[in-house]
Amino acid sequence: MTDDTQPETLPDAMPDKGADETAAVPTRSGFVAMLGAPNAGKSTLVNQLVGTKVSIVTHKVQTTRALVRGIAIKDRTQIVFVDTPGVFNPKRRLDRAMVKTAWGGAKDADIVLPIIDADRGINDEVLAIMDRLKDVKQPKVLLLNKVDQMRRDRLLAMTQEISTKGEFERIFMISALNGSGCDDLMEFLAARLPEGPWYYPEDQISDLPLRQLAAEITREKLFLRLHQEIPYASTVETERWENRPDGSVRIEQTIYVERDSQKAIVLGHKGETVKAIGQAARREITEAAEQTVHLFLFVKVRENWGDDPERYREMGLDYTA
Ligand SMILES: Nc1nc2c(ncn2[C@@H]2O[C@H](COP(=O)(O)OP(=O)(O)OP(=O)(O)O)[C@@H](O)[C@H]2O)c(=O)[nH]1
Repeated sequence: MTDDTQPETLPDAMPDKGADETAAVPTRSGFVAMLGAPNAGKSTLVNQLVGTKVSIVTHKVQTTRALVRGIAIKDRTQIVFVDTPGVFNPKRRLDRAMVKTAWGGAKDADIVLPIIDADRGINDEVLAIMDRLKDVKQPKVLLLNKVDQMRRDRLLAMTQEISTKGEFERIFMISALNGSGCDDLMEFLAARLPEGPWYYPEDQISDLPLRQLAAEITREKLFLRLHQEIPYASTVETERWENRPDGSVRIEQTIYVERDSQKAIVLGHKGETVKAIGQAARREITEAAEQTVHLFLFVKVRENWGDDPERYREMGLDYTA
C-alpha cells in the first residue's frame, strides 16, 4: 500500500538504542486488514492491540463504517491496522459501499486477518467469508476470537475444522476483550511484515482526524443508549470546532436521524436523553482532545441521507458500490 504521508526518513523519536544496534536491526512496517462478520470483535481487537481507544465499539452490529486505522509499535515494527466494516450480505447502497470498502482494504494490505467469533461456531456467514477469502492473495492469519467464553475441547475441534476451510499461515486463539493470545499475535505480525521505513510518526495512534473521532465518540454514546430505537443509518457530524484563547474548545455536533419520531426519541423527555448522551461524549472527547471541551449537540432530520453522494465521500466510501 502506498501512502502520501510516508516519511522519507525515519522519525526522530525511534526506540532508544545505540547507533550500532539501530543500524543492525532494520525497521519494518505494513498494513494489516481485519475482516470478519459484524460483531466478530474487530474494533475491540484494534483497541486492545493499539492500547488506546481508536475505533468505536458497541453491541449494535455494523458500527464501523469507514476504514479506521490504529497504529501499534512492536519492537522495531510499525503495524497499521485497518479496521474494516463487517462483511455481510449487502442490500442497501450504504451496505454495499461498506462491504466494498472492506474487501478493497484487504486487497491493499500486507497481511489479512480474518476474525471469527469462535463462540458462534462455523456458520454460513463464516463459510461465505472463507470462500471469498480464496480470492485474496495476501498472507492470511486466522483469528478465533472470544475464546474466553469457550470450553477448550470445543475450541480445539473448531480449530481443526476451520483449518480445512482455507489456507492460513497461522491460526491464533485470542480474546480481544481480555487480551489473551494478543502478545503472540503481535510478535508474529511484527516479524512477518516487510522491512521498510515507518509510515507514520511514532506518536500517532490513528489517522482519524480529531473532529471525526469526536463524532464517532458521540455516535457510540447514541447507540449505547438507544440501540433498540435508532437505526444505524443515524449519523453524527462535527460541524464546528473552535479553539478558544483559554485553551478550551467549543464543539458543535449534529445528530442526523431519518424521521421526526426518531428525533423525539433522541431528544427524550425535556431533552434529557440528548443531555445524557452529550455528557458521556464530552467526558471522552475531553480525554481524546486533551483539552477542556464544551460540547453542543443538535438533532436534525435528514431524509434519504443514505442516497446522498456527499455523505459517502465524507465517510471515505464509494457511492457507486
Ligand atoms: N467475551 C468476549 N466478547 C468480545 C470479545 N471481543 C469483542 N467482544 C464483544 O463483542 C461485541 C462486538 O465487538 P466489536 O469490536 O464492536 O465488533 P466488530 O467486529 O468491530 O463489529 P462491526 O463494527 O459491527 O463490524 C462487543 O460487545 C465486544 O465487547 C472477546 O474476546 N470476548
